Amino acid sequence: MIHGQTGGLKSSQIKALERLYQRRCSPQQLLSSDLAHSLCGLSRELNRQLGLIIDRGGAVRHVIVGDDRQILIPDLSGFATGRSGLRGLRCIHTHLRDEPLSDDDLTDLALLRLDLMVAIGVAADGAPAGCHYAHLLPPNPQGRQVEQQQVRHFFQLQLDLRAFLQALEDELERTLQQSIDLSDPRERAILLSVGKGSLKALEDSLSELRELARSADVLVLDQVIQRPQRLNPRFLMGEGKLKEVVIRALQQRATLLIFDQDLSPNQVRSITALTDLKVLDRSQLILDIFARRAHTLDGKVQVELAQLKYILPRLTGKGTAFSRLMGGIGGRGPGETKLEIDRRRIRERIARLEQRLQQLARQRLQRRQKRQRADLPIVSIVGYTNAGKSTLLNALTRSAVRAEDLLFATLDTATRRLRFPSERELIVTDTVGFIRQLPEGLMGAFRATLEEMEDADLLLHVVDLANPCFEEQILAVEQILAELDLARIPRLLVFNKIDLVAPVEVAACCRRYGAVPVSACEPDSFAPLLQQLQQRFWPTAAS
Ligand SMILES: Nc1nc2c(ncn2[C@@H]2O[C@H](COP(=O)(O)OP(=O)(O)OP(=O)(O)O)[C@@H](O)[C@H]2O)c(=O)[nH]1
Ligand SMILES: [Mg+2]
Repeated sequence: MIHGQTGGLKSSQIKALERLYQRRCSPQQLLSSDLAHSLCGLSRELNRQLGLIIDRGGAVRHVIVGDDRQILIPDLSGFATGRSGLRGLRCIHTHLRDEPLSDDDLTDLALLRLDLMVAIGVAADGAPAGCHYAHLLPPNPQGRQVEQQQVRHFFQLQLDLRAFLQALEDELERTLQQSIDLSDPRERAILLSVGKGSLKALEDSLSELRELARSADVLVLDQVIQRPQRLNPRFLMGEGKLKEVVIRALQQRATLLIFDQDLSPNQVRSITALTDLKVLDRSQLILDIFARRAHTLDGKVQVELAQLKYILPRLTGKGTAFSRLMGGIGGRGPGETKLEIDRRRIRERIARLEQRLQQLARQRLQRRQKRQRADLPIVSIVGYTNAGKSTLLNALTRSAVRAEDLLFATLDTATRRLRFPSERELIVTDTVGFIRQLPEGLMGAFRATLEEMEDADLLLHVVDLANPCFEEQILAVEQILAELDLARIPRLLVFNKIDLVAPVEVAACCRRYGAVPVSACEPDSFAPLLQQLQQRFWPTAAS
C-alpha cells in the first residue's frame, strides 16, 4: 500500500511506486545507489516528495507520496522502540529543491524516535543531488535534541550504517544508564500543568500531583508548567510546546505524561494521536491509586465502576491512554467494529457492577442497623488525604489500621471502639481522605464511606497543620462536606502533627480556628481532645 496522496497518479506510476517495496538495501548501506536513482527519478517525474521507511535489515516498510513540500509519515506505533529508545527505522525522502531538513523533519525524527531522518535533493534531471541527514542525541547539558550532517553529493556519503547505528545506540544507552535505572520496573512520568491560575496555585497543585504519582508508584522525571494566554482546546497546551515536551520526555525515556488538569475526551484523543506515550490526567491517576488500594469487595466494585464510567467516553481507536488502567480493555489499534464491541462490553459490565453494588448496599445497611441498635455515639474521622486520620484512629483506639505516608492509604472504612472511663464508649470510624478537584463521580462511588459519615453524630475534621497548604485543605474538605450534604453534622476541627509546628504557631492557629491540637504520634497530647469528646457526649458527667 502506498501512503499519502495518490490522487492524480497514473496506474503505471502507482505500480512503479509499489515496486519500491521489493527493493532491499544491505544493512551497512543507508540507501543503495540504484534505489536512490529510482526514488529521485520518480520524485522528479511526479514533482512530489517521495519517502521510504526502511528497517535495520534494509527492507522497505513504507512507501510514502507527499506533495512538493512535505510527506506525512504514517503511524509507526506498530514498530516498538528498542532498549536504546530508537525505533529501528529510518526515513529517507526526497527534497525537490535540494533544501535542508525542515523543522517538521527534525520534529518527526524526535517524535518518532527514528534511526535517521534523511533528505536527498533531486537534481533537475532527476538524479540524486545533495544529502542532509540527522540523528538523535542523548540527553546533554545544552539540551540539544538532534545532530545534523550534510554532504554536497549523495554519492560522496561514506557511512557504514550498521557501525554508525551500533555506536549511536551504545552512546544512547550509556548516557541513559547514568541517569536512570532501566531495570527499575516503575513507570517514568513527566508531570504537566497548564492553566491560567497564579503560578503559586499551579505549583501547589503540581506538588500534590507529584505526591499522588509517588503514591501510585510512579517515578517522576520532570515537570512542566505552562500558563498560556489562551488555552488550546485541542491539546490544552500549545501544539508546539506539547511536541517539545513529548520530545524531551522521549529523550529522557519517560513512559507516561500526567496532566494536572482533567482532559476532555477530545483532548485525550488529540494528544495520544501525537505520541505513543501513555497519557493520564489527574482523575485517572487518583482512580489508579484507588484501584491499587481497594481491598474489600465493596471498594473494588466501586472503583472499577468509577474507572469504567470515566473511560467510556474517552475510548479512542488507539487505546494506549487506557492500557495502564484498563489492562485488556481498549487494547491498541482496534478497528471501529472492535471498538464498538469493547464499548458494548463496558456498558454491560457497568450494568452488572451497579447491580452488585445495590446488593452490597443492602448488606451494609443491615450491618449499620445492627450497630445503631448498640446505641453508641458515632464519631467519623474525616479530612484531607494524608492528614493523619488513620494514625489518630489507631492511637486513640490502640488498633492497627494501615497508616502510611502515601496519599489515599485508606480506602475502606474501619470502625473501632474508643473506651472512656466509667464504661462509656464511642464508635470511631476512619474514612477515605478528601482531595481538591476530586474526580467527578468518585466520591459518589465511595458510598460505603459516605454512609458511615451520614450516621455520625460528630465529624472529627483532622487537619495536617504542618502542611503549608493546610488552609486550602480545610476549605477543600468543607466544600466537599457541603456538596455531600454533610455540613449539617456537628464538626470538631482537630489540628494534627503539632509536633512538627512551633508551639506559638499552634496556639495561634487553634485560637483562630477554634481547633483542638493533637499529635497523633504522641498519645500524651490527646487529653484536650478526649475531654472535648466527653463533654460533648456526656456533658453532665464529671470528667
Ligand atoms: N510527625 C507526625 N506525623 C504524623 C502525625 N500523624 C500522622 N503522621 C504521619 O502522616 C502520614 C499519614 O498518616 P495517615 O494516618 O496514613 O493519614 P490519613 O489521613 O489516614 O491518610 P489517607 O488514608 O491516605 O487519606 C503517616 O506517615 C503518619 O506517620 C503526627 O501527629 N505527627
Ligand atoms: Mg488513612
